[in-house]
Order: sequence, then C-alpha cells, then structure tokens
Amino acid sequence: MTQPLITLTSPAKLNLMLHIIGRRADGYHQLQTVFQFLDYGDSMQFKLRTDHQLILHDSLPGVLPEQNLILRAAHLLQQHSNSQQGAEIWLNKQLPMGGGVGGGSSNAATTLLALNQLWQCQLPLTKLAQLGLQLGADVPVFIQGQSCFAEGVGEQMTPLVLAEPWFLVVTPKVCISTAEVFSAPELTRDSQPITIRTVLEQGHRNDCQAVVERLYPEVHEALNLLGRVCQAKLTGTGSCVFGSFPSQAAAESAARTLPNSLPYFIAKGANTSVTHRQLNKLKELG
Ligand SMILES: C[C@@](CO)(OP(=O)(O)O)[C@H](O)COP(=O)(O)OP(=O)(O)OC[C@H]1O[C@@H](n2ccc(N)nc2=O)[C@H](O)[C@@H]1O
Ligand SMILES: Nc1ncnc2c1ncn2[C@@H]1O[C@H](COP(=O)(O)OP(=O)(O)O)[C@@H](O)[C@H]1O
Repeated sequence: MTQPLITLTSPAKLNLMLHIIGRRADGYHQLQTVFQFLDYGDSMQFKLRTDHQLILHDSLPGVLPEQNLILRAAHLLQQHSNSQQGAEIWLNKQLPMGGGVGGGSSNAATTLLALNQLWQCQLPLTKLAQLGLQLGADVPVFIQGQSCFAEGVGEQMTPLVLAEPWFLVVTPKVCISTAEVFSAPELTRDSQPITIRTVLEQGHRNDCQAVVERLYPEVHEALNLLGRVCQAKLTGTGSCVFGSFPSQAAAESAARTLPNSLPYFIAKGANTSVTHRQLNKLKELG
C-alpha cells in the first residue's frame, strides 16, 4: 500500500524589532521581539513508514544527520508520543543558514507539526511548542504560527495583527552563529522593557545590530546599500537584512539598485504561517 505523503512549506521569519532586556541565570538572554512570517521558505515532504525508522534523504553542508534539527525533532516526537511509526523526509533548502530567518527552527517546527498529523499523535500546539523549545528558542513561534510579540527567550507569545507588506531580504553570504553574537561583551543587554501597546511605535531597533555590523563587514555593507532605498534592518542575529515595501513591484525596483553580487529574495509578509494554512487545507480535504 502507498503511504500518505505530505508536502509543506517551512517558512522564514523576520524579527521586526529585537530588544534585549536582561539575562537569565542560565545565560540565555531575555528578549522582546516582534515576529513576522514570510510566505517563502524551504520545501519539505513527509512520507509515513509503518516501521520505526526515521530517514532524512537530504543533507546540509556542515550539519551531521544526527545534529539536523529535522531528525532531532522527529526523534523527540517519536519518544514523547511512543509512536511505533516512522517517516521518510525530504528537504529542499532555500533559506540561508545562519541568516536570522530561522530556517533550522522552522524545519524543526514543520517536522513536529507534520508528524503529529501523520502519526495521529493529536498533541495540542502548546505541547508541541514545549517540545520544540528543547530544540531551540525560535521553534515555538513556528509551532504557534501567528505573528506575535514574544518575550522571555521568545516562548511567551502574544498574537499581534501586523500589516502584511512585501519584504526585500538581502542575504549576505555569511553564516552567523547566534551563540557568538550573544556572547559579545559589548552587546546591549539592558534595554528598557516596552509594552505590547507601545511596541509598534517604540520598537524599531535590533539590539544585536551594532555587534553584528562590527563582527561582519559584509552585513554592515548590506545595511548601507539597502539603507539607500528604504529603512534597512537586521533580522535576529543576522546575517540577513530587510526593508518593507507596499508592493512586489516596489520591492523589485529597490532590488535593481543593489549590486549584482548581492543575493536577495522578495516575499510577502503573512500573519499566519503558510505551514498552518497548508495543514488546515489538508485536514479539510480529509
Ligand atoms: C536571536 C533569535 C531571535 O529570533 O534568532 P536567530 O537570529 O538565531 O534566528 C532567536 O532568539 C535565537 O533562537 P535560536 O536560533 O533557536 O537559538 P538557540 O539555538 O536556542 O540558541 C543558540 C545559543 O544562543 C544563545 N542564546 C539564544 C537565545 C537567547 N534568547 N539567548 C541566548 O543567549 C545561547 O548561547 C544559545 O546556546
Ligand atoms: N534543518 C536545518 N536547517 C538549517 N540549519 C540547521 C538545520 N539543522 C541544524 N542546523 C544548524 O543550525 C544553525 C542555524 O541555522 P538557522 O536556523 O538557519 O539560522 P538562524 O538561527 O540564524 O536563523 C545552522 O548553521 C546549522 O548548523
């Protein structure tokens, strides 16, 4: 019998602002950030196996299979749910790695969501988000699937309805380690907390930006180039920088001002993750 196959997009996120307001006893930084999803990402396929095996068909440069967040997420759900089933998984990587667009976390979340459905585990999103947090601070937002204001290490989320403009995302060819940026001595760690009511007026800064610009001249250069045509900002700990536009045509026209050597993509903002929209459609189809 042919086993069911699910195809899903594993989207990118942008941090529209990111303030660091303190540090926990375990060294993790307490953030205030606004997450927006993009209708753009990696493509993933999941096929049910009736045995217990988990097979990831595609590898990533510099990532051992057992370190890949996709297999780590699949193993975690298998253990937690006591599922006797397995899966074959395919990944078509489009998102830059170490780019601050959350590709690895998004892949982990998409895996938890897909296998929860394929294996009929029926875990609620809150439980999947708790499991996801064990894999990375950014995983819960991709499980929850709504644009939001996030606090703590990003796991305390309050949904926020944002505008859904088009974004031009410049992707400098550097892979940035989140841990490296958070360990920089000069990082701002004492921003004044703001409230969700004032976030859209007061939250335009990314506290990681100065450190990343100093450590990575390519990012500094990308911010300068994009800054000529729009307000250019860093997402997360970088390396990607972005600006927003009222239309796809306006974003394309801005992209034409960039040097040919500078890679970029253009995508629409979305208040709901495309993964959730696709899974809901699959549920409707039965
Ligand atoms: C900063 C953000 C903002 O969205 O994005 P990225 O730029 O990485 O995408 C995230 O909070 C990143 O989340 P994620 O990429 O999942 O980070 P993790 O794997 O959990 O953490 C990697 C390392 O960064 C440090 N870290 C991470 C998050 C945090 N709030 N404080 C930290 O100090 C810790 O040293 C940790 O070991
Ligand atoms: N499936 C995956 N996709 C991307 N990166 C992964 C994956 N699994 C593990 N990683 C590791 O996580 C690191 C950070 O990945 P990524 O999520 O792309 O960056 P960021 O946190 O900056 O958005 C990568 O450099 C890689 O070593």
